Amino acid sequence: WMEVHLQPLVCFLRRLLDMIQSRDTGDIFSEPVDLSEVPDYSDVVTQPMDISTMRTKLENFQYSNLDAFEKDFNLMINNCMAYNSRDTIFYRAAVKMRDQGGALIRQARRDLEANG
Ligand SMILES: CCOC(=O)c1ccc2c(c1)NC(=O)[C@@H](C)N2
Repeated sequence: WMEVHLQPLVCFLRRLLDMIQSRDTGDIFSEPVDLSEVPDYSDVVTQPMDISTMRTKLENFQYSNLDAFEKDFNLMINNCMAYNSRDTIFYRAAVKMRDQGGALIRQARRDLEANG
């Protein structure tokens, strides 16, 4: 039952995540932060999130609506802005992704409203 009813949402979110990923030109959000490369990351970030994890969650029907998807997107952005200081490439990439990805999510919500 869930697969049938959530499959359209899965397709919709898959396309949205593809568009969000295309904005990650530095490819810094695509995979989990490597904790062996960034040993103190877990001191600051208690719930890591990245695009590949969001993709796995959506394929496993773990997002029942756009709000749940947006919650993980915001977690990913906020983690980056918490760990990296303002004058870093990472922080500035998070600001850009917050703005550009946020606009894509806002348009997606309008599309869902229109299509029901
Ligand atoms: C090979 C080492 O990679 C990194 O240090 C690194 C690689 C990717 C990262 C990151 C760090 N920090 C971040 O906040 C998230 C957004 N992305």
